[in-house]
Amino acid sequence: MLLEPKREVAVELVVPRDAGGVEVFRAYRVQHNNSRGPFKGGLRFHPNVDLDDVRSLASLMTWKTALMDLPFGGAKGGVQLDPHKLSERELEILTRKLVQGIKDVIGPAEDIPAPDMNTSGREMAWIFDEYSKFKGYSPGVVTGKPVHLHGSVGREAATGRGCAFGIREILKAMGYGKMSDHTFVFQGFGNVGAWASEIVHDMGGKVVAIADEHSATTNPKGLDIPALRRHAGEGHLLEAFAGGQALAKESILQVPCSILVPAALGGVITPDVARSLDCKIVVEAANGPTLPAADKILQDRGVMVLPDIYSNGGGVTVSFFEWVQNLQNFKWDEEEVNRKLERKMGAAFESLWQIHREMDVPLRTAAFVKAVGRVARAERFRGFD
Ligand SMILES: NC(=O)C1=CN([C@@H]2O[C@H](COP(=O)(O)OP(=O)(O)OC[C@H]3O[C@@H](n4cnc5c(N)ncnc54)[C@H](OP(=O)(O)O)[C@@H]3O)[C@@H](O)[C@H]2O)C=CC1
Ligand SMILES: O=C(O)CCC(=O)C(=O)O
Repeated sequence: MLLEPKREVAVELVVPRDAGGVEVFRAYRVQHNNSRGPFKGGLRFHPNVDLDDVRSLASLMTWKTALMDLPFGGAKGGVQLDPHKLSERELEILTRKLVQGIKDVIGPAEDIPAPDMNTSGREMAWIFDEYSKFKGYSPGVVTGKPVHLHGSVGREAATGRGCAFGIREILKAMGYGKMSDHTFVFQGFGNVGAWASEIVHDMGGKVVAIADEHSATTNPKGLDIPALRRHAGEGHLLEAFAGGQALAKESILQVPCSILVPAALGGVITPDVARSLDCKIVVEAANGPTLPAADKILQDRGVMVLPDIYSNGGGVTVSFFEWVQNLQNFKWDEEEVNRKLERKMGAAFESLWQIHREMDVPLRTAAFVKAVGRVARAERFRGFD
């Protein structure tokens, strides 16, 4: 039951191009499980998107919402495209057509999309607007909306902030000292990588290298992350940052550090990478960055892995806070959101660390023991109907 998704929807999106003619894109929404609450999960725009990829990301969402103890199930959506090749107008048409295609299977009590790779508040605002045309005013149909359009303060930074809280937890649990005792390397400088590295930097951590899809920069004395964010925000390549030296982006996962944070694509830690990386802890800010065969190698090498369904669980946690605020037509302030997020990250870590110690299993197994147990219990209570 838990291996297969409950529902899979594939739609064809026909988009008139600015230059004339039309182009056809494939889009998917996979709804894995809703025994604990409405389906929940992001929507990504990326050339690598296919049904199989979206299926596995949807199931990760089921385990993530269960581990974080949120009243949601798991889903994921994706459109196979390179968004950098479409204009804003074309992307808006595509997003609205996607809503037209899936409007009957999403909804505030049914399935609630959110941002993921290459989507942000802009796309979420289009989804809210398009869905509301068909079904009436429905801010709770999507989370990660702009703060001035029913979004929650703190959601944009939430995945990165949650990741930084998670790092603090594992350092404490392992007796590894403070953030300031450690060096960090990030792959990915988008929503998750930029916020996580900035918050780690604010907490005293020394970020020694960062890569994105185009280039990389390094500084053994520590990068000035706010300055690097301003530099990237002005459209410059990371490798051109004056406060660092250019680095081959392909070598980012081999840069020596205490904590390596993959925050971009899945499947980047292959067996070869696992044999060659030089860190004590891998913190999976991305979804599915470690291949199963690589996981085993890391375990044998004594490299601790803080699994994705915990490390990036801060995003969906604040999505839950946004949804709750939307349902109540109420707004919390940022301090309250961040405090509640910190508490959730702490409680989830405690439960997975306890299982890790009592059952003597890796943290990933511990996270799944907790999550699968909660989902299975909900299925049993509901009577498999
Ligand atoms: N956004 C969220 O709230 C959540 C996201 N996640 C996961 O976090 C990861 C990142 O998502 P998010 O930050 O939102 O996505 P973004 O689209 O905001 O950023 C993605 C980043 O990854 C970089 N990137 C892409 N391909 C490569 C590559 N081959 N090598 C190095 N860097 C690369 C991009 O580089 P460039 O800018 O040059 O294109 C960009 O910096 C994904 O796995 C996502 O599923 C998980 C939970 C919640
Ligand atoms: O905020 C959400 O609902 C989900 C974000 C997401 O896609 C993820 O956690 O992988």
